[in-house]
Amino acid sequence: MNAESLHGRLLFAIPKKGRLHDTCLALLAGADIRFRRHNRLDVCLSSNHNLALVFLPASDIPSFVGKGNVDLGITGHDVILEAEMQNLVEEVLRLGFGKCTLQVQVPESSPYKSAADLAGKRVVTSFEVLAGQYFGKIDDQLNLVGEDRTKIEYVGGSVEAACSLGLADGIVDLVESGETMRAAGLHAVETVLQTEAVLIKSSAQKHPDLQPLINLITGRIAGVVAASKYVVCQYNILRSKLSSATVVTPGRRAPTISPLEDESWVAVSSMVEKKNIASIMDELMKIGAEDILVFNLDNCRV
Ligand SMILES: Nc1ncnc2c1ncn2[C@@H]1O[C@H](COP(=O)(O)OP(=O)(O)OP(=O)(O)O)[C@@H](O)[C@H]1O
Ligand SMILES: O=P(O)(O)OC[C@H]1O[C@H](OP(=O)(O)OP(=O)(O)O)[C@H](O)[C@@H]1O
Repeated sequence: MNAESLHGRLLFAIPKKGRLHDTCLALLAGADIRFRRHNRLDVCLSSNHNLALVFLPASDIPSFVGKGNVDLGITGHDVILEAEMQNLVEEVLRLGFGKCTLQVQVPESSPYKSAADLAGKRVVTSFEVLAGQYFGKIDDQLNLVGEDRTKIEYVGGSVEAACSLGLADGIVDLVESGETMRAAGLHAVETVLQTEAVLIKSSAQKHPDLQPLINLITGRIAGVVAASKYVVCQYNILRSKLSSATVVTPGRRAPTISPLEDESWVAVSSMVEKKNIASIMDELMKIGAEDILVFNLDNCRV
């Protein structure tokens, strides 16, 4: 592939490995963005859209998008702040995956109970900008200067090992399930920020002619994200109990209500958030709903 073949195409950056990679590939498939990646090549042309995918480390994507080298990208909100690119990129869409929390952690046995207790000590992290800003504020509040300020040290990975290796008094690292933290004998004392994967575009759009394609891709990805968030819940209920049931399943706009052959009953169909479905079914059962069915969505536009 040469530079010529990229000319005029929208460039879309995708994390080439790591925690976000697989879900990004599933999103591309759901949005029907087709491509073939030859021999792990990092740039490949889409066969059905005027775009090329660029596979990059998640941490490099904010600056590529912010500087306008690529037009669209998917990365973590945390990574954008760490790259200090929040003014140069626009977060177009939250994607609902890659959710985790950046936390200040100390050994379980440590006497330190808060981030302020760690002020002036050694903190190891892969997020030196965010950790630096967080502890910088604490140091300022405590009027710590020079050598007395918190020492932030960067490591590229396995941050959780730093305390047991004697490199750090505390760390700042991402937590999702908490398994890594617990396995390393650590616990969280404070949260620096919450993050999830986001679709981003450059704030200073270099190629305004590509905006219609950006809108199309954004709409399709939003549809796939919504489809993963919602299910359709369908049930039968006595007409006399309909008003109580539709309080439980109000739908996004309104529930669909269809008559049944038996005129005292109706069928209700409604979109509900997947995370709430178990308790919604419990409520519906209590009200007297019968034949409750739940359907996953493959895709949608809502
Ligand atoms: N445990 C996790 N759960 C959910 N999202 C995560 C988790 N760890 C990281 N992320 C998200 O994914 C982004 C990339 O993290 P990841 O550790 O995959 O980085 P990487 O350096 O590209 O990959 P690798 O660790 O394989 O070198 C993070 O900045 C964060 O937004
Ligand atoms: O709370 P948990 O579910 O255990 O997830 C948190 C871990 O996931 C990430 O690391 P990853 O496994 O991606 O490896 P890394 O240390 O190489 O970044 C993060 O840096 C934590 O170490």
